[in-house]
Amino acid sequence: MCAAKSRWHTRRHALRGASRPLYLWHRPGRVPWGVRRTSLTPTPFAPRAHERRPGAFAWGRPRRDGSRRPSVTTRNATGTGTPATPEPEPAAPASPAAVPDAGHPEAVIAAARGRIDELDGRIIALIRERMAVSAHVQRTRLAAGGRRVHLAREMEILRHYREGLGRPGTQLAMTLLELCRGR
Ligand SMILES: O=C(O)C(=O)C[C@]1(C(=O)O)C=C[C@@H](O)C=C1
Repeated sequence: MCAAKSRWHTRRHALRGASRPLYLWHRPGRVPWGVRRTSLTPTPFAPRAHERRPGAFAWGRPRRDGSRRPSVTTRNATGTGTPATPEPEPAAPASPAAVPDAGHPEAVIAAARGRIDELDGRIIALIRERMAVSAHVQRTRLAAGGRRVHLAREMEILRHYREGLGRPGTQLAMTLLELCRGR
């Protein structure tokens, strides 16, 4: 079995018509005696970071109206399944030529990674620019006798990111604010 993955969706079970997938759940190296514990479970578990992205875990058979179970990112605190925040659609690539989708998987992945690196470079440059503008605002406010932190404005920013990116957007905004005004 593949050591890199800690969970597998059992396709055979899914094909037999199970209402949701079973996972072979692996906990590598977590036990002191070094044995992997493995179990097959349909139980929902705490999602990992990559599983909390919008759209993750929309598993299960489609309902009669064609909809699916809401993903973990949209279930509210009471677990009633009512979406808490509408999930934004991921932005489409700027142009199909920028991210080719045909050819050898290695070539497609290498090209897409090049594009991701380029985007990350631009994101970092934008964050640095934001930090400079934010520092300017803070210096101006401090010089006028105000405080470095403006909580009402921070709430606006958190809401903006949450509306744009869903719940993980809040975390991203908090990280940005920390970069801009310190802890
Ligand atoms: O908008 C402001 O008043 C700022 O000082 C900028 C900023 C930000 O980086 O967005 C930084 C600190 C404040 O607590 C709120 C927001």
